[in-house]
Amino acid sequence: MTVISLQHVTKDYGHGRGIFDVSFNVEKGTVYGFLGPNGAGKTTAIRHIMGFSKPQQGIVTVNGLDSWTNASTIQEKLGYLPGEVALPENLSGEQFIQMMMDLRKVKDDTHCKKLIDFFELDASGKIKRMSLGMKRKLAIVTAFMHDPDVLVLDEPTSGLDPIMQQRFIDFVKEEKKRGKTILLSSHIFTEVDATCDEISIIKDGHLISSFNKQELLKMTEKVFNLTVQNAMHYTQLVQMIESNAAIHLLFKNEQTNELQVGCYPGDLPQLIKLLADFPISSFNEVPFSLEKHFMEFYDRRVGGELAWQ
Ligand SMILES: Nc1ncnc2c1ncn2[C@@H]1O[C@H](COP(=O)(O)OP(=O)(O)OP(=O)(O)O)[C@@H](O)[C@H]1O
Repeated sequence: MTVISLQHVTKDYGHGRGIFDVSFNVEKGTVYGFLGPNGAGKTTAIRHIMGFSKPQQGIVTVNGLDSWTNASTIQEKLGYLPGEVALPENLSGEQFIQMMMDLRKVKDDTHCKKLIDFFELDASGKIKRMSLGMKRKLAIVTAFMHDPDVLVLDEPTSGLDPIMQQRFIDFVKEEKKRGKTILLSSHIFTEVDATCDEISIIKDGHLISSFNKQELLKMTEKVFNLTVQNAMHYTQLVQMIESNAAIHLLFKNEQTNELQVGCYPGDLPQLIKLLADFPISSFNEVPFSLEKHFMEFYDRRVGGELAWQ
């Protein structure tokens, strides 16, 4: 079931800025990664989903409702964490939480308390005296205190330290397990890699690639580092790999008897069979990197034109 849908959405701010003919669907229970460099159009697309902005062309719906004409219903139901949050500086964190609970008509504070503990939020002091990270945690707690079914997160980990960034990734994974539908915008590959099922890349306002993470993994070459125990077997193994079309020799070092080999997932049994006859002293997989994959993809497609940052 489609929860969030953008169909041919255009918002042209002039001079090539904005979003152009953007289409994608976020299905129920999935985490959708919206990945792109600064200024790519992520916030613009999200503002249309939240009903803050009216598309010049195309249609945006959430749970089948047009986002622009049903903006207040959508804003009430969704959990939205904006990229930049403006908080009332003169209130204490606790006062702000209470105010948001009243506004959202949240009667039971169990979920809110869980979030406060999970993100280690100290809400006792005045907001104006809080660090940037603490303000961000306060924004997180108030955005999700009503335990929404759909979460829209715009660059959610900006301003958080590495430990809290990891905590946020754990939070997204937990929410996914609880059946939530999540749209997460980010310019950080590792964050998207760690959490998302479906990923779209946006650049200069255009969606340039959309894919399913598991499908991508099935189609991507797996890479392994290995060391052979002695020079004689090392030479023999190199020869065998070089004469095998399914296994690719990516790197070799005859001083240390180390090799790097690659093969597609379907050819793994061949690789294992081949290695079984050799004295191998170390063997490990080089983890898949979304960033590396995409840099290579663009090197091949458009001559490395993807200036990310
Ligand atoms: N209201 C506006 N009027 C004019 N130009 C705008 C407006 N809002 C955004 N833009 C421009 O549209 C482009 C896309 O901006 P947007 O904020 O959507 O990017 P983003 O991918 O969210 O970037 P970031 O990661 O830096 O937040 C940018 O060039 C931005 O300057």
